[in-house]
Order: sequence, then structure tokens, then C-alpha cells
Amino acid sequence: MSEAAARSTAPAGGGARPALADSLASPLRDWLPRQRWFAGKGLPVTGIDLDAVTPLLPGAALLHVLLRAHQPPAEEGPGERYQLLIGADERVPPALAPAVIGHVDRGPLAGLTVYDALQDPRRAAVLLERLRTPGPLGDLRFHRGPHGRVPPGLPARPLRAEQSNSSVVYGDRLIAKVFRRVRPGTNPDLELPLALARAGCTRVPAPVAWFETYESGGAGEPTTLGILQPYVRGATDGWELALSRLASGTDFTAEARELGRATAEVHAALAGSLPTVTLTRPRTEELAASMIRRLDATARQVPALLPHVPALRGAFADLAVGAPVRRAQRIHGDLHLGQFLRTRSGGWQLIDFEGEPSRPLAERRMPHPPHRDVAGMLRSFDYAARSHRPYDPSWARACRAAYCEGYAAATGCDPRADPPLLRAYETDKAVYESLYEARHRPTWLEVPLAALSELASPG
Ligand SMILES: Nc1ncnc2c1ncn2[C@@H]1O[C@H](COP(=O)(O)OP(=O)(O)O)[C@@H](O)[C@H]1O
Ligand SMILES: O=P(O)(O)O[C@H]1O[C@H](CO)[C@@H](O[C@H]2O[C@H](CO)[C@@H](O)[C@H](O)[C@H]2O)[C@H](O)[C@H]1O
Repeated sequence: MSEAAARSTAPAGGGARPALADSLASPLRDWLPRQRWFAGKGLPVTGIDLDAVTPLLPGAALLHVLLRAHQPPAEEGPGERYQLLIGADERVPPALAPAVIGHVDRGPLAGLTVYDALQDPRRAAVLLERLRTPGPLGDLRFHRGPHGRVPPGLPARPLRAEQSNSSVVYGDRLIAKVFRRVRPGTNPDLELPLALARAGCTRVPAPVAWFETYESGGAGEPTTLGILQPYVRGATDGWELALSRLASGTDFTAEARELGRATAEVHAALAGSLPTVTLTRPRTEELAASMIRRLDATARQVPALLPHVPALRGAFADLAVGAPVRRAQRIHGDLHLGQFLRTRSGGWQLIDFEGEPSRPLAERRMPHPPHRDVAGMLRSFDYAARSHRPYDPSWARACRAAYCEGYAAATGCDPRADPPLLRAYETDKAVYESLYEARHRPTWLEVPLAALSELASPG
């Protein structure tokens, strides 16, 4: 454990900080790699630095922690940064057993059990109270936006979903998302919904409050740590709905068409409120080269991909020499069926503008061809079809066509008009998915691999 970086506003004064870091290191080293949101799966955590510790309650009962996890091979590097809310108590109720990080045997928390406080409704309620009252707290800054209210005393319900981050629902009225892997700068999950709300787009829940920290490396910008937004009550997400339609053998093309329309509306609002650019050569060549680099890097980690690599490179080579991309713009960046919520009145709301969490924030915040989002949805229809037995490729084909038709009807631009661009993005997404599945859900790996095998030999 490097103690040099341990910095804290508490809990027991300057002299206690390295001791706190030291005492938490051992339980955290075992616990972190077991979390779904931990990015460095498969490698041991060899060291932990505490970057900042801010008590959210008097004493050490609830600590906001920004830490760095060191892993081989870059053990001497800065490490990946994660955000935790740590609760500390003499006894933890049985309901919180899954949240336990471990027992602390020395330092300022000696004798206490520490646990993931975002899974504890009592402690998660404190976060809402902080978000209600804007202002600084230690290294943290809490903000309120111009949209919506934050009523006091809403009961907290931590979400148990398998997520990239952690979310808490408050009284079925608001939902807070706390980012787990923290990158310096403004998170697009705050930036884009705020821009869309300003543009009057109602397809996306508008952020009500958020919190952030200032630090070096964020180009003078604060680093977004969490967001509070309206909770869409009684919603069904597009993935659940698609699976239930597959199970009952009923049509999903009308919904797919609506999803295309909703995507197009959000794209139009983003293009109207944030910068757009035209991509000509050599930018398209650079884009293709970056996709090829990602393919090669992924194939080193997912060897099942290797037989397809030469043919898949072809998909990217076609993009390099293809037509210019007339409009690259800010996009969702990780679009799939699960990112759409169908409201009780039947409309679709779009959530989670974070982009692919494994990509650098600067890359996620650049303009991209809207085809990238479209390709994400096309992949998602394929995922749904392949997760159902018997596999019916015509289900996915029909949904994919309907989605593109809905998109074209709303914008006048049919994403299928540029096949090399769409194929390159679909391939790139399936490559990303193969790494995602290999890391997080190995039993799903065959889904993107099957698609890549088809993309490698388009018929
Ligand atoms: N505004 C919202 N209203 C209702 N449910 C939501 C809302 N935002 C997120 N959710 C639920 O929380 C889950 C996780 O949210 P998401 O933003 O996708 O987090 P992550 O980035 O961790 O995947 C979603 O799949 C959805 O079920
Ligand atoms: O956690 P996020 O929603 O930000 O996204 C990550 O997890 C998704 C899975 O939960 C993953 O999506 C992949 O699986 C979906 C089915 O579960 C499928 O609909 C998507 O098309 C497929 O990409 C997503 O890639 C990942 O970033």
C-alpha cells in the first residue's frame, strides 16, 4: 500500500489517514474484484490508495471514499479510480450480509465491520439528503439543477440490478446513480441529459441534482460522481419487453419502429444543441485504424475471436475508403434495448448516456456518426433473438428493418444508406461485447461470437 497518496478530510485527523488506508486495504483487496462494476477482473488487486475520504455523517459511520486500485502489470501507475460509500458499524444486520466488505482489525475503524453503504437504505437516505442541500462538503460539491424537486424523507430502495454502476430509488420518485469507476471530467450521463433538457427534449429524464469533485486531470472541469433524476415509475425496459414478446411469439416490430423514432428524435436534439463535424479522410482512416486496434487487442484477450480477425479487418478497411460521414455528433454511445424504458402511457424514455464505461471519457465525449448508436440497437435485436430458443433469425431481421424505418421516417436519413459504415460499427460493437461478456458474463460470450462469425462472411 502506498501511503503517500492517502488524503482525507477525516475521520480522525491527519495522523490517522495512512492508518485508515492501511486498515481498509486488506478487506477491500478481496472485495473489490468480486463486484460486477469492478473493471480489472481476472487480475489481483496489489495495492489500494485512498485519494479522498469525506464523512457524510459525524464520526466514521458513513464515509465517501475515492480510492485507487493498483493491479499488475502497471502496479506503479496511477491505478483505476473507484467511488465507494463505506458504512462502519459494530454489528451489521443479516439483511446487509451481501454488502459486507470485511472486518477491520486496526486503525481508526478497529473492531468495526465495514460494508457497501449504497446497499443500506438507512445510509443511502443520507445521500439524498446531501443532494437536497447544495453546497460543498469536504472534497465534494453538491448541485441542484433547474428541473424538478427533491422532497425530504423519501425512503431509499437500493437497486439489486447487475449494473456498471450502483443506483438507489427514492420513494419511486427519484433515482440516484453513483458512478463506480471514476474518470476525471464531466460524465456524459450528466452533460447530455442536461443539454437535452435545455433543448426541450422530453425523451430523457432531466437531471435534478448531482455531485462532483474537483481534481487535477479533469482539465479544470469537475469530475461527476453521481446524478439524481426522476424515476420512471412502473416502466418496462426494451430488453424485458422484447424477451417477453419472443417468449409469447408476438410481434415486436411496432415497438422497434417506435424505438427508431425515439433514437432519431434524441439524435436530432443532440445535433441541434452540441457541435457536429464532417468526417473525411484521413479521419475515416483513423477511425478504421482505431477499430482495427481494438479488434486486435480484444483478440489477444478473447482467443475465440482469432479465426475471424482477418475477415473482420476487411469490414474496417471498407470504412477507411468509404464515403465521408456527413454528420458526426454527440450520441448515446452504448445504446441497447435495456437503455429504453417504456412508460405506463406507452412512450419511450432513454437513459444511461455514460457511453461504454471502458472507453476513455475524452473519446466518449467526441462527436461520432449516429450510425454507432443505430448499430448498438441492431446488435441488441440480435442479442434478444439469440437468447431465445429456438433461435429465429427472422425475428431479429424484422425488428432491425423496422427500427431503421422508424429512424428514417423521423429524420429523412436511413442509416442503411451507408452499408460499410453500419457494418463497421456493428462489427466494432460486437467486438466490444465479446470482451464485455468474456469479463463479466462468460456464458453469454457465444452471442457476440456468433454475430462476429456472420459479420466476417456477409452473405
Ligand atoms: N430514470 C429511471 N427511471 C426508472 N428506472 C431507471 C431510471 N434510470 C435507471 N433506471 C433503472 O436502473 C437500471 C440501471 O440504470 P443505468 O443508468 O443503465 O445504470 P448503469 O450505467 O449502471 O448500467 C436500468 O436498467 C433501469 O432499470
Ligand atoms: O451496464 P450498461 O447498460 O451500461 O451496458 C453494459 O451491459 C449490457 C448488459 O447489461 C451490455 O449489453 C449487451 O447485453 C444486452 C443484453 O443483456 C444486449 O441487449 C446488448 O445489445 C449487449 O450489448 C452492454 O454492452 C454493456 O456496455
